[in-house]
Amino acid sequence: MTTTNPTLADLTTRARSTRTRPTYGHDALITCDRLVRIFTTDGIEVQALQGLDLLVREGELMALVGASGSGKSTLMNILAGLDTPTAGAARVAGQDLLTMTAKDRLAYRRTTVGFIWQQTSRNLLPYLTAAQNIALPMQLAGTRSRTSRRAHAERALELLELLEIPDCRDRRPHQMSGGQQQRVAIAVALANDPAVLLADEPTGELDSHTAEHVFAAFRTANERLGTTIVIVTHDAAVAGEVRRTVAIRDGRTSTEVLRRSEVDETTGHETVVAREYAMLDRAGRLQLPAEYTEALGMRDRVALELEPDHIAVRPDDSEDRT
Ligand SMILES: Nc1ncnc2c1ncn2[C@@H]1O[C@H](COP(=O)(O)OP(=O)(O)OP(=O)(O)O)[C@@H](O)[C@H]1O
Repeated sequence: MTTTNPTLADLTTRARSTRTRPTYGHDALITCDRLVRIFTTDGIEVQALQGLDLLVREGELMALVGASGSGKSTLMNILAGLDTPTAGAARVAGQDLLTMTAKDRLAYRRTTVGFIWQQTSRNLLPYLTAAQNIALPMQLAGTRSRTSRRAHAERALELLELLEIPDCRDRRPHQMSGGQQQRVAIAVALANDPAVLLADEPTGELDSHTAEHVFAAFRTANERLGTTIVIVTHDAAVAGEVRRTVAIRDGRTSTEVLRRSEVDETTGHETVVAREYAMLDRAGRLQLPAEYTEALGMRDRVALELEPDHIAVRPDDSEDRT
């Protein structure tokens, strides 16, 4: 290979192209860039997030899945503004989650994101009615005048109607079913019209039929209000209902399943086609699914070949293989 010294004109062109190249995630609503979160307890370090990359576009409804301990809740707590990463970058709706002041963080939690927890009891105040629970975040974010109180009550009813639970307006949490409580929790989270709804196992305590109703409420919020929604779930039914499911493994995004509808031209039948992708990070790192590498006995070192339209990855067949 011959190398030539670049001319000044080459360097100028290169510098200009670097400057004009869009930054990673410039058009995403949520950008996680090499996110790291290390917890230290009793001198032992746990790397909960190990350089996680994730982009979520405005208007998406997506699911995050992964084994217990893979880092899902850690990521959600960071995106919710409840925890700060050790390193890397995280931006949501134009706000930098690492450099935010305490005051910005509070405003962020009140107006930019809405959060729904798995435990129904954690989402609502037990001594307030559904309408009062929904009005509370509006009161905390704004004024408490008589006109605003009327506006808050109207907005509460509007949200309860949208999520098909207007009957719950004057009921306290113990007078509602688990599914109704979670739908009210979604209304509470939507009260200040956030850009993003984050939900950590929102259907974890519910039976599958009730879970379907709760998931339908998320879909309504996404379709009717345009809210971007990220749901952490173990529920295969929920994960199978969204267009995009991202899997987290060992603190990194590993694979992604995209689903799209296809209509058969002759029969008119609509089927959902799902395809799995692996994530390639900017350093060129790729995490191969364990079942693929195990099936071919791949470990430590693999052979790579660049083909015209793909890269072949084969088990190590070198002579000094041990
Ligand atoms: N506050 C903390 N202090 C110490 N270690 C923590 C803390 N929070 C999480 N971890 C550790 O970080 C790793 C990731 O945990 P995390 O709760 O994010 O996983 P998860 O994917 O949400 O799991 P699950 O599905 O069981 O909720 C685990 O090893 C966990 O023990």
